[in-house]
Amino acid sequence: MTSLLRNLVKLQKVGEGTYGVVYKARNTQTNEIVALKKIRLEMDDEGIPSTAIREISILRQLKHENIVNLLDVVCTRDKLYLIFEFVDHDLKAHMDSVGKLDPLVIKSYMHQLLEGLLFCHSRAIIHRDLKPQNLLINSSGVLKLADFGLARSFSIPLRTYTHEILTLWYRAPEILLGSKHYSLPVDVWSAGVILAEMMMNYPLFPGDSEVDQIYKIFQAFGTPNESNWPGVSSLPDYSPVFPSFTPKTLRKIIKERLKDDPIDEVGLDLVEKMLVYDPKKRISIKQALQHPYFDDLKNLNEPKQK
Ligand SMILES: Nc1ncnc2c1ncn2[C@@H]1O[C@H](COP(=O)(O)OP(=O)(O)OP(=O)(O)O)[C@@H](O)[C@H]1O
Ligand SMILES: [Mg+2]
Repeated sequence: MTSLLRNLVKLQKVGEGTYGVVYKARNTQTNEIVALKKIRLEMDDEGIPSTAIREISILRQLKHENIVNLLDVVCTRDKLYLIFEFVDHDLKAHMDSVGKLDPLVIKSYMHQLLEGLLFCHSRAIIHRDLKPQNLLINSSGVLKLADFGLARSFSIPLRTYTHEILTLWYRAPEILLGSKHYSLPVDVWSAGVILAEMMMNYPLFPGDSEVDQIYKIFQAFGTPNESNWPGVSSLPDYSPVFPSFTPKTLRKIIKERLKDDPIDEVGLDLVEKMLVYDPKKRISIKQALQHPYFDDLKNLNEPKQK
């Protein structure tokens, strides 16, 4: 197994994330360019938990155009190496460099994001950590989801291994309130936050701590209660003394950012359906893909910039 690693020459470091470092690398045998993700795990003397290895191996079977292909998993005594297909850009860097995206490009990215999610959700695999850094885009405009299922195998810490604070901006309220039984709707929430960000060219809920994050959401939608979210008051981190915020509404937040630019009403409607407090009432991926927002993509012949 480790022989594959010997064939890889690191070209440059491309980034650092929750679990380790990512390098661009070349396979000297095939000349293939790959992304090498080195994961350093906190572990006991037993080495890397075999459940994690088993779960990661399942991810090798996730083959879809909108999922970053996991080519190989190499395990040494104290490190885990994941070898992925290399994809040129991530959505965060892309938005930082080109500024506001064309509305049709946003639509295409969102559609591809949902297609990738549908594929994984139908196999009961949740992403749990969707964010623009985990959406990779190649030069043909194909969007691919990275790091699917990693959060399940390793659990999401609050800080990276270099102690940088991880972004909480895309995290669903049920996770922020400590729910242990969250499910597929957490990815719908994250995708909705990402859609709003692409529309505004500005993050929707840029919280700088867990409390700030949850209060930013409360400011938009009002403090949740048993009537709009049955069961919320039983979640571990719910507090009966949360300040009572009056909802500001999503429309108002987006409108303020857009200034004089017109608001995409159909797009806003989809975002509103994705950002519903009660996970049970949140739109499903399948329903979201049927939303009229995507109608004009269907009207173009094979529009997905493939
Ligand atoms: N397959 C890939 N091809 C090209 N670049 C990649 C690939 N995977 C990751 N990257 C780049 O490396 C950066 C760091 O990746 P990494 O996944 O470690 O961190 P992250 O995405 O910021 O956070 P997280 O660890 O929570 O996913 C990404 O933001 C992306 O730019
Ligand atoms: Mg990542």
